[in-house]
Amino acid sequence: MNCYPPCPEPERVLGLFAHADNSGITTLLDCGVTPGLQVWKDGHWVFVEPIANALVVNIGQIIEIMSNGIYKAPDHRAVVNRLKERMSIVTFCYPNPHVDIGPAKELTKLGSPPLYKTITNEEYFQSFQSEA
Ligand SMILES: O=C(O)CCC(=O)C(=O)O
Ligand SMILES: [Fe+2]
Repeated sequence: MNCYPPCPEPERVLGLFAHADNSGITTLLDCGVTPGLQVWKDGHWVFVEPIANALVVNIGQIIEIMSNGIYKAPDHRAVVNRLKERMSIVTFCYPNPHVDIGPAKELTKLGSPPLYKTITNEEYFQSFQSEA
């Protein structure tokens, strides 16, 4: 669960820095009507307006890799509101840790070159630790 308290100077603060999720798929439930989630689209940050009782389904980097780039993991961030608190509930879905992470064979055997190398689950998560 993420909680973004009100902030008197929202233009100077980010609730959550810009990133793409390292999951397969992420679902996000906005717990109210205050917008905060933004997605990078066509060179701009665009608000994802909360819709009552709806989940935002976000593609993560594992699906981007497994789909050989057909599905993109979008960059997104969360901004804070001057007056209102915002909460979101996020669920990250990952494949079985015994599964290697790479483009699906069904896609590359048809002649499309693999755009990503295949690595183990452990190597995948280690790559995020060494970035920090
Ligand atoms: O709370 C939000 O709107 C974004 C959360 C998010 O992107 C994350 O937890 O990865
Ligand atoms: Fe995220």
